[in-house]
Amino acid sequence: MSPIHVRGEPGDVAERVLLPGDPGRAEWIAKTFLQDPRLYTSHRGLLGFTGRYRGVPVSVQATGMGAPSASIVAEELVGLGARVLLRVGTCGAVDGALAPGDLVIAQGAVPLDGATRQYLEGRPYAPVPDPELFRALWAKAEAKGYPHHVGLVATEDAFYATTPESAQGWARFGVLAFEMEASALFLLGRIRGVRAGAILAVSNRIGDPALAPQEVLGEGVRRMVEVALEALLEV
Ligand SMILES: O=P(O)(O)O[C@H]1O[C@H](CO)[C@@H](O)[C@H]1O
Ligand SMILES: O=c1cc[nH]c(=O)[nH]1
Repeated sequence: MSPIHVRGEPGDVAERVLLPGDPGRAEWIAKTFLQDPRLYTSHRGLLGFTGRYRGVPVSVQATGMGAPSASIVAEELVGLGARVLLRVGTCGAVDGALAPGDLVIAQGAVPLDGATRQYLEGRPYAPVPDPELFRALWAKAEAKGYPHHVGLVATEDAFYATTPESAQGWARFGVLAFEMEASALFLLGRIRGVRAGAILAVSNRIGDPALAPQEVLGEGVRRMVEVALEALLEV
């Protein structure tokens, strides 16, 4: 029986799954990088495809925006047999060293979101990625020579509530960038016994909704997906 939201059947989803927030990015990844991509769900616009990368089965599943949606998708993917959940997202830079299109490999995600808080029932916690997946992402980004940064991100709920001033407060504690799904994915990886990780491309600066120029962001996203797919094959 298919889950409520990700309308796939057992066997539709590969063990290794890339998780973009944006369904358009899911479709682009599937059609650009995977051999024989097949759509297994489009319910609620959360597109999911399965194909092969270098002969290995890989799925790409949109999570939608925010940890509530991403946590539903992740839970259902695990029920469908996923064992590696790798977010391929965009982020807003806080740290001045991050340039548009640069890659950010999350070493941990400060859980400012409500979904993670609900799972934790209020406990303080440090959501971190699977160490092997994290190491593979870092090594592949380094090997390809793509500009990348390794460190903390913050997972927020309210995109427009975060100001440059409030974000700078987090920068003092090592937060490089803000995004909206990683903390819940890292926590679910831990409690459901699957590997989770996140690699991001810088799309904007916090407080400035102007996106990076399309050619810059597009190249960053292409690099992110290349690194992510190569890292997926290592775990
Ligand atoms: O580009 P995606 O993967 O959606 O990631 C970021 O973009 C959305 C906000 O614009 C949020 O989902 C945030 O985490
Ligand atoms: O949460 C996010 C994601 C991308 N860009 C932002 O400014 N914030």
